[in-house]
Amino acid sequence: MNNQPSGLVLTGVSKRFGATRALIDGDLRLRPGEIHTLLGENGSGKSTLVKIMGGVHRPDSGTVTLDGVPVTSRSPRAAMDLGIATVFQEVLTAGSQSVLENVWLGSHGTFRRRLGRAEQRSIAQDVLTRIAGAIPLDLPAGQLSLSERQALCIARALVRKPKVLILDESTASLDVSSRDRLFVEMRRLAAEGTAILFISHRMDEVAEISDRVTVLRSGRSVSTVERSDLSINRLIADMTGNSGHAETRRQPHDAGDTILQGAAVRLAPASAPIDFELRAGEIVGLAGLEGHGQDQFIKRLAGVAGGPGSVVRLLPEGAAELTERNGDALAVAYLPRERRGESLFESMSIRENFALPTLAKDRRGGLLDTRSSARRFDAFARSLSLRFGAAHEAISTLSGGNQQKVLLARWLATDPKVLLLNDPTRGVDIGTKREIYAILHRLSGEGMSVVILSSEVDELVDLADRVLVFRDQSVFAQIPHFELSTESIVAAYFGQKSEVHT
Ligand SMILES: Nc1ncnc2c1ncn2[C@@H]1O[C@H](COP(=O)(O)OP(=O)(O)OP(=O)(O)O)[C@@H](O)[C@H]1O
Repeated sequence: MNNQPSGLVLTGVSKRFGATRALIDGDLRLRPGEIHTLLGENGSGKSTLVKIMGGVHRPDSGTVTLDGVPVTSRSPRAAMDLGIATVFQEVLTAGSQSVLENVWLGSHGTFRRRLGRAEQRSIAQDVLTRIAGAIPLDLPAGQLSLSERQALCIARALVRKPKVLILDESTASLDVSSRDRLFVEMRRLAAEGTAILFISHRMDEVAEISDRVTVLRSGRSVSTVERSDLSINRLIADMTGNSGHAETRRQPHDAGDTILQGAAVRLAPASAPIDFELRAGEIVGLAGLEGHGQDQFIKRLAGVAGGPGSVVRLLPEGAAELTERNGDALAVAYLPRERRGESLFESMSIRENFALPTLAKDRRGGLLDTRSSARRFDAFARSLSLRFGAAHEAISTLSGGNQQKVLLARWLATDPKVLLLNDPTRGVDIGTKREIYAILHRLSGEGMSVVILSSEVDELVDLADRVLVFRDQSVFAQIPHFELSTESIVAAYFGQKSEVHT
Protein backbone atom coordinates (compact mmCIF):
# COMPACT_ATOMS: atom_id res chain seq x y z
CA MET A 1 0.00 0.00 0.00
CA ASN A 2 1.21 3.45 -0.81
CA ASN A 3 1.60 5.52 2.36
CA GLN A 4 2.73 8.59 0.48
CA PRO A 5 0.42 11.59 0.77
CA SER A 6 -1.79 12.12 -2.25
CA GLY A 7 -1.99 15.47 -4.02
CA LEU A 8 0.76 17.93 -4.74
CA VAL A 9 3.21 18.34 -1.88
CA LEU A 10 6.02 20.88 -1.63
CA THR A 11 8.49 20.43 1.17
CA GLY A 12 11.26 22.84 2.14
CA VAL A 13 11.25 24.53 -1.23
CA SER A 14 13.61 27.50 -1.69
CA LYS A 15 14.24 29.81 -4.62
CA ARG A 16 16.56 32.75 -5.06
CA PHE A 17 16.76 35.37 -7.80
CA GLY A 18 20.16 37.01 -7.40
CA ALA A 19 20.07 38.64 -3.99
CA THR A 20 16.30 38.19 -3.61
CA ARG A 21 15.20 35.20 -1.58
CA ALA A 22 11.78 34.70 -3.15
CA LEU A 23 10.98 31.45 -1.29
CA ILE A 24 12.55 30.12 1.87
CA ASP A 25 11.73 26.59 2.99
CA GLY A 26 8.22 26.78 1.53
CA ASP A 27 5.81 24.00 2.54
CA LEU A 28 2.42 23.37 1.00
CA ARG A 29 0.17 20.35 0.68
CA LEU A 30 -2.55 20.58 -1.91
CA ARG A 31 -5.04 17.74 -1.41
CA PRO A 32 -7.25 16.24 -4.09
CA GLY A 33 -10.75 17.71 -3.86
CA GLU A 34 -9.86 20.86 -1.95
CA ILE A 35 -9.82 24.55 -2.84
CA HIS A 36 -6.69 25.80 -1.15
CA THR A 37 -5.96 29.52 -1.13
CA LEU A 38 -2.44 30.89 -1.08
CA LEU A 39 -2.39 34.30 0.50
CA GLY A 40 0.40 36.82 0.96
CA GLU A 41 1.50 40.38 0.38
CA ASN A 42 2.90 41.49 -2.97
CA GLY A 43 6.30 39.90 -3.42
CA SER A 44 5.78 37.30 -0.68
CA GLY A 45 6.57 34.47 -3.11
CA LYS A 46 3.17 33.19 -4.28
CA SER A 47 3.85 33.34 -8.02
CA THR A 48 7.30 31.86 -7.50
CA LEU A 49 5.72 28.90 -5.73
CA VAL A 50 3.14 28.59 -8.51
CA LYS A 51 5.85 28.70 -11.16
CA ILE A 52 7.73 25.93 -9.38
CA MET A 53 4.55 23.82 -9.35
CA GLY A 54 3.87 24.69 -12.99
CA GLY A 55 7.34 23.71 -14.18
CA VAL A 56 8.50 27.24 -15.05
CA HIS A 57 11.11 27.53 -12.28
CA ARG A 58 13.39 24.89 -10.85
CA PRO A 59 13.67 25.16 -7.05
CA ASP A 60 17.16 25.64 -5.58
CA SER A 61 16.32 23.06 -2.91
CA GLY A 62 13.40 21.09 -1.52
CA THR A 63 11.10 18.48 -3.01
CA VAL A 64 7.89 18.45 -5.00
CA THR A 65 5.79 15.28 -5.22
CA LEU A 66 2.52 14.47 -6.95
CA ASP A 67 0.63 11.55 -5.40
CA GLY A 68 3.85 10.52 -3.70
CA VAL A 69 5.96 10.51 -6.87
CA PRO A 70 8.78 13.06 -7.12
CA VAL A 71 8.13 15.63 -9.81
CA THR A 72 11.44 15.84 -11.55
CA SER A 73 10.55 17.01 -15.05
CA ARG A 74 10.79 20.78 -15.13
CA SER A 75 8.95 22.45 -17.94
CA PRO A 76 5.41 23.77 -18.25
CA ARG A 77 4.71 21.05 -20.81
CA ALA A 78 6.02 18.33 -18.52
CA ALA A 79 3.89 19.68 -15.66
CA MET A 80 0.90 19.70 -17.97
CA ASP A 81 1.54 16.08 -18.92
CA LEU A 82 1.44 15.21 -15.22
CA GLY A 83 -1.97 16.89 -14.96
CA ILE A 84 -0.88 20.23 -13.46
CA ALA A 85 -2.52 23.14 -15.30
CA THR A 86 -1.65 26.71 -14.36
CA VAL A 87 -3.44 29.93 -15.22
CA PHE A 88 -0.70 32.50 -14.78
CA GLN A 89 -1.23 36.00 -13.45
CA GLU A 90 -0.90 37.91 -16.72
CA VAL A 91 -3.68 37.46 -19.25
CA LEU A 92 -1.86 35.72 -22.09
CA THR A 93 -3.74 35.37 -25.37
CA ALA A 94 -2.69 35.47 -29.02
CA GLY A 95 -4.75 38.42 -30.25
CA SER A 96 -4.77 37.57 -33.95
CA GLN A 97 -5.72 33.94 -33.44
CA SER A 98 -9.30 32.79 -32.97
CA VAL A 99 -10.89 32.10 -29.61
CA LEU A 100 -10.90 28.39 -30.52
CA GLU A 101 -7.18 28.41 -31.40
CA ASN A 102 -6.46 30.17 -28.14
CA VAL A 103 -8.35 27.63 -26.07
CA TRP A 104 -6.23 24.82 -27.53
CA LEU A 105 -3.01 26.84 -27.71
CA GLY A 106 -0.09 24.80 -26.43
CA SER A 107 -2.06 21.55 -26.45
CA HIS A 108 0.33 19.43 -28.29
CA GLY A 109 0.66 16.07 -29.98
CA THR A 110 -1.49 13.16 -29.13
CA PHE A 111 -3.80 14.86 -26.62
CA ARG A 112 -5.12 17.30 -29.17
CA ARG A 113 -4.95 14.98 -32.16
CA ARG A 114 -7.13 12.47 -30.38
CA LEU A 115 -9.93 14.99 -30.60
CA GLY A 116 -11.59 15.76 -33.91
CA ARG A 117 -12.22 19.34 -34.95
CA ALA A 118 -15.92 19.14 -34.07
CA GLU A 119 -15.10 17.77 -30.66
CA GLN A 120 -12.53 20.48 -30.04
CA ARG A 121 -15.18 23.08 -30.86
CA SER A 122 -17.82 21.60 -28.65
CA ILE A 123 -15.50 21.14 -25.65
CA ALA A 124 -14.20 24.71 -26.01
CA GLN A 125 -17.71 26.13 -26.34
CA ASP A 126 -18.95 24.18 -23.35
CA VAL A 127 -16.11 25.20 -21.03
CA LEU A 128 -16.16 28.84 -22.13
CA THR A 129 -19.91 29.11 -21.72
CA ARG A 130 -19.69 27.75 -18.21
CA ILE A 131 -17.35 30.58 -17.23
CA ALA A 132 -18.00 33.54 -19.48
CA GLY A 133 -21.29 32.97 -21.30
CA ALA A 134 -21.45 32.71 -25.07
CA ILE A 135 -18.26 33.81 -26.84
CA PRO A 136 -18.05 33.26 -30.62
CA LEU A 137 -15.29 30.70 -31.21
CA ASP A 138 -14.15 32.16 -34.53
CA LEU A 139 -13.63 35.72 -33.31
CA PRO A 140 -9.99 36.88 -33.02
CA ALA A 141 -9.13 36.85 -29.30
CA GLY A 142 -7.89 40.44 -29.60
CA GLN A 143 -11.48 41.60 -29.98
CA LEU A 144 -12.54 40.24 -26.60
CA SER A 145 -12.79 42.27 -23.41
CA LEU A 146 -10.15 41.78 -20.70
CA SER A 147 -12.61 39.70 -18.68
CA GLU A 148 -13.35 37.47 -21.66
CA ARG A 149 -9.65 37.02 -22.40
CA GLN A 150 -9.09 36.05 -18.77
CA ALA A 151 -11.92 33.51 -19.10
CA LEU A 152 -10.20 32.19 -22.23
CA CYS A 153 -7.00 31.55 -20.27
CA ILE A 154 -8.99 29.68 -17.63
CA ALA A 155 -10.79 27.66 -20.31
CA ARG A 156 -7.39 26.73 -21.78
CA ALA A 157 -6.50 25.10 -18.46
CA LEU A 158 -9.90 23.47 -17.92
CA VAL A 159 -10.17 21.70 -21.29
CA ARG A 160 -7.17 19.64 -20.25
CA LYS A 161 -9.16 18.20 -17.31
CA PRO A 162 -6.25 18.69 -14.89
CA LYS A 163 -5.68 16.84 -11.64
CA VAL A 164 -4.23 20.02 -10.19
CA LEU A 165 -5.58 23.40 -11.23
CA ILE A 166 -3.66 26.53 -10.25
CA LEU A 167 -5.38 29.91 -10.55
CA ASP A 168 -2.92 32.77 -9.93
CA GLU A 169 -5.06 35.92 -9.53
CA SER A 170 -7.31 34.65 -12.28
CA THR A 171 -10.31 36.48 -10.86
CA ALA A 172 -8.58 39.89 -10.88
CA SER A 173 -9.74 40.66 -14.41
CA LEU A 174 -13.02 38.75 -14.40
CA ASP A 175 -16.34 40.54 -14.24
CA VAL A 176 -18.63 39.71 -11.33
CA SER A 177 -20.88 37.25 -13.15
CA SER A 178 -17.95 35.34 -14.69
CA ARG A 179 -16.29 35.22 -11.30
CA ASP A 180 -19.44 33.73 -9.77
CA ARG A 181 -19.63 31.17 -12.56
CA LEU A 182 -15.97 30.29 -12.07
CA PHE A 183 -16.62 29.66 -8.37
CA VAL A 184 -19.47 27.27 -9.25
CA GLU A 185 -17.13 25.48 -11.65
CA MET A 186 -14.34 25.32 -9.06
CA ARG A 187 -16.70 23.72 -6.54
CA ARG A 188 -17.87 21.20 -9.11
CA LEU A 189 -14.29 20.27 -10.06
CA ALA A 190 -13.25 19.99 -6.41
CA ALA A 191 -16.22 17.70 -5.75
CA GLU A 192 -14.91 15.50 -8.57
CA GLY A 193 -11.48 15.34 -6.91
CA THR A 194 -9.51 18.13 -8.62
CA ALA A 195 -7.01 19.84 -6.33
CA ILE A 196 -7.30 23.61 -6.76
CA LEU A 197 -4.79 26.23 -5.68
CA PHE A 198 -6.35 29.68 -5.66
CA ILE A 199 -4.63 33.05 -5.32
CA SER A 200 -6.46 36.32 -4.84
CA HIS A 201 -5.96 39.59 -2.98
CA ARG A 202 -9.71 39.94 -2.48
CA MET A 203 -10.57 38.88 1.02
CA ASP A 204 -14.27 38.47 0.20
CA GLU A 205 -13.35 35.88 -2.42
CA VAL A 206 -10.92 34.15 -0.08
CA ALA A 207 -13.59 33.92 2.64
CA GLU A 208 -16.17 32.61 0.19
CA ILE A 209 -14.29 29.92 -1.68
CA SER A 210 -11.48 28.51 0.47
CA ASP A 211 -11.47 25.11 2.15
CA ARG A 212 -8.03 25.95 3.57
CA VAL A 213 -5.71 28.93 3.43
CA THR A 214 -1.91 28.96 3.55
CA VAL A 215 -0.24 32.30 4.24
CA LEU A 216 3.18 33.21 2.86
CA ARG A 217 5.19 36.03 4.41
CA SER A 218 8.51 37.19 2.95
CA GLY A 219 9.00 33.88 1.18
CA ARG A 220 8.12 31.65 4.16
CA SER A 221 4.93 29.67 4.73
CA VAL A 222 3.75 30.92 8.12
CA SER A 223 0.37 29.24 8.65
CA THR A 224 -2.26 26.93 7.17
CA VAL A 225 -5.80 27.40 8.43
CA GLU A 226 -8.90 25.24 7.93
CA ARG A 227 -12.12 26.86 6.76
CA SER A 228 -13.74 26.39 10.18
CA ASP A 229 -10.99 28.52 11.76
CA LEU A 230 -10.87 31.24 9.11
CA SER A 231 -10.76 34.80 10.38
CA ILE A 232 -9.89 37.66 8.03
CA ASN A 233 -8.18 39.62 10.80
CA ARG A 234 -6.02 36.65 11.69
CA LEU A 235 -5.10 36.13 8.03
CA ILE A 236 -4.11 39.78 7.67
CA ALA A 237 -2.06 39.56 10.84
CA ASP A 238 -0.29 36.46 9.47
CA MET A 239 0.35 38.17 6.14
CA THR A 240 1.76 41.36 7.57
CA GLY A 241 3.34 40.06 10.73
CA ASN A 242 1.53 42.60 12.87
CA SER A 243 -1.95 42.64 14.26
CA GLY A 244 -4.56 45.28 13.62
CA HIS A 245 -4.87 47.62 10.68
CA ALA A 246 -6.71 50.89 11.10
CA GLU A 247 -9.83 51.03 8.97
CA THR A 248 -9.53 53.78 6.40
CA ARG A 249 -13.12 54.73 5.66
CA ARG A 250 -13.31 58.16 4.10
CA GLN A 251 -14.80 60.94 6.20
CA PRO A 252 -17.19 63.37 4.51
CA HIS A 253 -15.54 66.67 3.64
CA ASP A 254 -16.11 69.82 1.60
CA ALA A 255 -14.99 69.92 -2.00
CA GLY A 256 -13.64 72.99 -3.82
CA ASP A 257 -14.35 74.48 -7.24
CA THR A 258 -15.11 72.44 -10.33
CA ILE A 259 -11.86 71.33 -11.95
CA LEU A 260 -13.04 68.92 -14.67
CA GLN A 261 -16.34 69.04 -16.48
CA GLY A 262 -18.02 66.62 -18.85
CA ALA A 263 -21.01 67.90 -20.82
CA ALA A 264 -23.45 65.71 -22.75
CA VAL A 265 -20.94 62.87 -22.88
CA ARG A 266 -22.57 60.00 -24.74
CA LEU A 267 -21.12 56.50 -24.50
CA ALA A 268 -23.36 54.87 -27.12
CA PRO A 269 -25.62 56.34 -29.80
CA ALA A 270 -28.83 55.51 -27.93
CA SER A 271 -27.62 56.12 -24.37
CA ALA A 272 -28.50 59.08 -22.18
CA PRO A 273 -25.99 61.97 -22.22
CA ILE A 274 -23.90 62.34 -19.06
CA ASP A 275 -23.14 65.66 -17.40
CA PHE A 276 -20.37 65.37 -14.84
CA GLU A 277 -18.53 67.78 -12.58
CA LEU A 278 -15.44 66.88 -10.61
CA ARG A 279 -14.53 69.30 -7.83
CA ALA A 280 -11.15 69.98 -6.27
CA GLY A 281 -10.39 67.49 -3.49
CA GLU A 282 -13.15 65.08 -4.45
CA ILE A 283 -12.79 61.33 -4.88
CA VAL A 284 -15.44 59.99 -7.24
CA GLY A 285 -15.87 56.25 -7.76
CA LEU A 286 -17.05 54.62 -10.98
CA ALA A 287 -18.68 51.21 -10.78
CA GLY A 288 -20.72 48.79 -12.84
CA LEU A 289 -20.76 45.32 -14.25
CA GLU A 290 -18.09 44.80 -16.89
CA GLY A 291 -18.97 46.42 -20.19
CA HIS A 292 -21.61 48.86 -18.93
CA GLY A 293 -19.74 52.00 -19.89
CA GLN A 294 -17.62 52.95 -16.85
CA ASP A 295 -14.38 52.00 -18.61
CA GLN A 296 -15.34 54.04 -21.67
CA PHE A 297 -16.32 56.96 -19.43
CA ILE A 298 -12.98 57.19 -17.61
CA LYS A 299 -11.22 57.01 -20.99
CA ARG A 300 -13.38 59.91 -22.18
CA LEU A 301 -12.44 61.89 -19.07
CA ALA A 302 -8.78 61.15 -19.77
CA GLY A 303 -9.10 62.23 -23.39
CA VAL A 304 -7.84 58.86 -24.64
CA ALA A 305 -11.22 58.00 -26.19
CA GLY A 306 -13.37 60.33 -28.25
CA GLY A 307 -17.10 60.60 -28.87
CA PRO A 308 -20.09 62.92 -28.61
CA GLY A 309 -20.04 65.59 -25.91
CA SER A 310 -17.07 67.39 -24.40
CA VAL A 311 -14.67 67.05 -21.49
CA VAL A 312 -12.86 70.18 -20.37
CA ARG A 313 -10.35 71.05 -17.70
CA LEU A 314 -11.29 74.29 -15.95
CA LEU A 315 -8.34 76.57 -15.25
CA PRO A 316 -8.20 80.12 -13.87
CA GLU A 317 -7.43 81.30 -17.41
CA GLY A 318 -10.33 79.40 -19.01
CA ALA A 319 -11.45 75.97 -20.14
CA ALA A 320 -9.27 73.56 -22.16
CA GLU A 321 -10.60 70.49 -23.94
CA LEU A 322 -8.83 67.26 -22.89
CA THR A 323 -7.07 65.32 -25.63
CA GLU A 324 -4.77 62.33 -25.65
CA ARG A 325 -1.75 64.63 -25.81
CA ASN A 326 -2.36 67.47 -23.40
CA GLY A 327 -2.92 65.58 -20.12
CA ASP A 328 0.56 66.51 -18.85
CA ALA A 329 0.15 70.19 -19.61
CA LEU A 330 -3.24 70.22 -17.88
CA ALA A 331 -1.99 68.24 -14.87
CA VAL A 332 -4.34 65.37 -15.60
CA ALA A 333 -2.81 61.91 -15.13
CA TYR A 334 -4.38 58.66 -16.30
CA LEU A 335 -3.42 55.19 -15.10
CA PRO A 336 -4.77 52.64 -17.62
CA ARG A 337 -6.21 49.33 -16.59
CA GLU A 338 -3.90 46.98 -18.41
CA ARG A 339 -0.32 46.99 -17.27
CA ARG A 340 0.93 45.05 -20.25
CA GLY A 341 0.71 46.92 -23.52
CA GLU A 342 -0.88 50.06 -22.15
CA SER A 343 1.65 51.26 -19.61
CA LEU A 344 4.64 49.06 -18.84
CA PHE A 345 7.86 49.35 -20.79
CA GLU A 346 8.97 45.78 -20.37
CA SER A 347 12.52 46.21 -21.63
CA MET A 348 13.22 49.08 -19.22
CA SER A 349 14.30 49.09 -15.61
CA ILE A 350 12.11 49.62 -12.60
CA ARG A 351 13.45 53.16 -12.10
CA GLU A 352 13.09 54.11 -15.78
CA ASN A 353 9.50 52.88 -15.77
CA PHE A 354 8.86 55.13 -12.80
CA ALA A 355 10.72 58.22 -14.03
CA LEU A 356 9.81 58.35 -17.70
CA PRO A 357 7.16 61.11 -17.73
CA THR A 358 8.94 63.17 -15.06
CA LEU A 359 12.53 63.10 -16.29
CA ALA A 360 12.47 66.89 -16.62
CA LYS A 361 12.64 67.01 -12.81
CA ASP A 362 16.01 65.23 -12.95
CA ARG A 363 17.69 67.47 -15.54
CA ARG A 364 20.60 69.56 -14.30
CA GLY A 365 22.00 71.93 -16.93
CA GLY A 366 20.81 69.74 -19.80
CA LEU A 367 22.16 66.53 -18.24
CA LEU A 368 20.20 63.78 -16.60
CA ASP A 369 21.03 63.47 -12.90
CA THR A 370 20.37 59.79 -12.16
CA ARG A 371 20.85 60.38 -8.44
CA SER A 372 17.92 62.76 -8.52
CA SER A 373 15.59 60.17 -10.08
CA ALA A 374 16.94 57.58 -7.64
CA ARG A 375 16.04 59.88 -4.72
CA ARG A 376 12.56 60.54 -6.07
CA PHE A 377 12.03 56.84 -6.71
CA ASP A 378 13.23 55.83 -3.23
CA ALA A 379 10.69 58.11 -1.57
CA PHE A 380 7.81 56.46 -3.46
CA ALA A 381 9.27 52.99 -2.98
CA ARG A 382 9.15 53.57 0.77
CA SER A 383 5.67 55.06 0.93
CA LEU A 384 4.21 52.29 -1.27
CA SER A 385 6.18 49.48 0.45
CA LEU A 386 7.68 48.44 -2.87
CA ARG A 387 9.43 45.06 -2.75
CA PHE A 388 12.26 44.80 -5.24
CA GLY A 389 15.90 43.75 -5.61
CA ALA A 390 17.55 46.77 -7.26
CA ALA A 391 15.95 49.70 -9.08
CA HIS A 392 18.15 49.22 -12.16
CA GLU A 393 16.77 45.70 -12.74
CA ALA A 394 14.14 45.02 -15.39
CA ILE A 395 10.56 45.83 -14.39
CA SER A 396 9.69 42.24 -15.32
CA THR A 397 11.60 41.00 -12.27
CA LEU A 398 8.95 42.55 -10.01
CA SER A 399 5.91 40.68 -8.75
CA GLY A 400 2.66 41.74 -10.45
CA GLY A 401 1.42 43.84 -7.54
CA ASN A 402 4.74 45.64 -7.28
CA GLN A 403 4.66 46.47 -10.98
CA GLN A 404 1.28 48.08 -10.39
CA LYS A 405 2.75 50.14 -7.53
CA VAL A 406 5.54 51.44 -9.79
CA LEU A 407 2.94 52.64 -12.29
CA LEU A 408 0.95 54.36 -9.58
CA ALA A 409 4.13 56.04 -8.33
CA ARG A 410 4.88 57.16 -11.90
CA TRP A 411 1.65 59.14 -12.09
CA LEU A 412 1.71 60.41 -8.52
CA ALA A 413 5.17 61.81 -9.27
CA THR A 414 3.71 64.08 -11.94
CA ASP A 415 1.92 66.01 -9.13
CA PRO A 416 -1.41 65.84 -10.95
CA LYS A 417 -4.37 68.01 -10.07
CA VAL A 418 -6.66 65.35 -11.48
CA LEU A 419 -5.79 61.68 -11.13
CA LEU A 420 -7.82 59.22 -13.19
CA LEU A 421 -7.32 55.65 -12.02
CA ASN A 422 -8.63 52.68 -13.96
CA ASP A 423 -8.78 49.77 -11.49
CA PRO A 424 -5.48 50.76 -9.86
CA THR A 425 -5.28 48.22 -7.06
CA ARG A 426 -5.86 45.12 -9.16
CA GLY A 427 -3.30 42.62 -7.88
CA VAL A 428 -2.22 44.84 -4.98
CA ASP A 429 -2.19 43.23 -1.52
CA ILE A 430 -4.59 44.36 1.18
CA GLY A 431 -1.97 46.08 3.35
CA THR A 432 -0.68 48.16 0.45
CA LYS A 433 -4.19 48.89 -0.75
CA ARG A 434 -4.86 50.56 2.57
CA GLU A 435 -1.62 52.51 2.26
CA ILE A 436 -2.72 53.66 -1.20
CA TYR A 437 -6.11 54.71 0.20
CA ALA A 438 -4.34 56.72 2.89
CA ILE A 439 -2.15 58.41 0.24
CA LEU A 440 -5.18 59.24 -1.92
CA HIS A 441 -7.06 60.60 1.09
CA ARG A 442 -4.09 62.76 2.02
CA LEU A 443 -3.58 64.09 -1.51
CA SER A 444 -7.27 64.80 -1.96
CA GLY A 445 -7.13 66.66 1.35
CA GLU A 446 -4.47 68.83 -0.30
CA GLY A 447 -6.79 69.53 -3.23
CA MET A 448 -6.06 66.78 -5.75
CA SER A 449 -9.15 65.30 -7.38
CA VAL A 450 -9.48 61.60 -8.10
CA VAL A 451 -11.76 59.56 -10.31
CA ILE A 452 -11.33 55.88 -9.61
CA LEU A 453 -12.89 53.02 -11.52
CA SER A 454 -12.83 49.92 -9.41
CA SER A 455 -14.16 46.41 -9.80
CA GLU A 456 -13.85 46.01 -6.05
CA VAL A 457 -16.91 47.38 -4.35
CA ASP A 458 -15.41 47.54 -0.85
CA GLU A 459 -12.68 49.76 -2.22
CA LEU A 460 -15.19 52.33 -3.43
CA VAL A 461 -16.99 52.26 -0.11
CA ASP A 462 -13.71 52.96 1.72
CA LEU A 463 -12.43 55.58 -0.69
CA ALA A 464 -15.06 57.60 -2.44
CA ASP A 465 -17.09 60.71 -1.69
CA ARG A 466 -19.72 59.50 -4.15
CA VAL A 467 -20.04 56.67 -6.63
CA LEU A 468 -21.54 56.65 -10.12
CA VAL A 469 -22.94 53.26 -11.07
CA PHE A 470 -23.15 52.54 -14.80
CA ARG A 471 -25.75 50.43 -16.55
CA ASP A 472 -26.24 50.14 -20.31
CA GLN A 473 -23.68 52.87 -21.11
CA SER A 474 -25.43 55.43 -18.88
CA VAL A 475 -25.15 56.59 -15.28
CA PHE A 476 -27.84 54.53 -13.59
CA ALA A 477 -27.36 55.81 -10.04
CA GLN A 478 -25.26 58.33 -8.20
CA ILE A 479 -24.77 57.18 -4.63
CA PRO A 480 -23.84 59.91 -2.16
CA HIS A 481 -21.36 59.37 0.66
CA PHE A 482 -23.92 58.82 3.41
CA GLU A 483 -25.58 56.07 1.36
CA LEU A 484 -22.43 54.26 0.30
CA SER A 485 -22.34 50.59 1.18
CA THR A 486 -21.54 47.33 -0.57
CA GLU A 487 -25.27 46.62 -0.71
CA SER A 488 -26.25 49.96 -2.25
CA ILE A 489 -23.61 49.68 -4.98
CA VAL A 490 -24.32 46.05 -5.82
CA ALA A 491 -28.08 46.70 -5.87
CA ALA A 492 -27.49 49.46 -8.43
CA TYR A 493 -25.32 47.09 -10.51
CA PHE A 494 -28.40 44.99 -10.94
CA GLY A 495 -30.77 47.83 -11.65
CA GLN A 496 -32.24 48.52 -8.24
CA LYS A 497 -32.34 52.07 -7.04
CA SER A 498 -33.47 53.53 -3.73
CA GLU A 499 -35.39 56.82 -3.53
CA VAL A 500 -32.36 58.83 -2.50
CA HIS A 501 -30.25 58.05 -5.60
CA THR A 502 -30.48 60.56 -8.38
N1 LIG B 1 12.49 36.43 -12.52
C1 LIG B 1 12.77 37.13 -11.42
N2 LIG B 1 13.94 37.80 -11.29
C2 LIG B 1 14.22 38.50 -10.17
N3 LIG B 1 13.41 38.58 -9.08
C3 LIG B 1 12.24 37.93 -9.15
C4 LIG B 1 11.85 37.18 -10.31
N4 LIG B 1 10.63 36.64 -10.08
C5 LIG B 1 10.27 37.05 -8.84
N5 LIG B 1 11.23 37.81 -8.27
C6 LIG B 1 11.20 38.42 -6.93
O1 LIG B 1 10.81 37.41 -6.01
C7 LIG B 1 9.96 37.95 -5.00
C8 LIG B 1 8.68 37.13 -4.97
O2 LIG B 1 7.92 37.42 -6.13
P1 LIG B 1 6.55 36.71 -6.48
O3 LIG B 1 6.20 37.11 -7.89
O4 LIG B 1 6.64 35.26 -6.18
O5 LIG B 1 5.56 37.41 -5.46
P2 LIG B 1 3.97 37.30 -5.29
O6 LIG B 1 3.71 36.87 -3.89
O7 LIG B 1 3.40 36.46 -6.37
O8 LIG B 1 3.51 38.82 -5.46
P3 LIG B 1 2.18 39.51 -6.11
O9 LIG B 1 1.09 39.39 -5.12
O10 LIG B 1 2.59 40.94 -6.29
O11 LIG B 1 1.94 38.81 -7.42
C9 LIG B 1 9.75 39.41 -5.36
O12 LIG B 1 10.63 40.17 -4.57
C10 LIG B 1 10.12 39.49 -6.82
O13 LIG B 1 10.62 40.78 -7.16
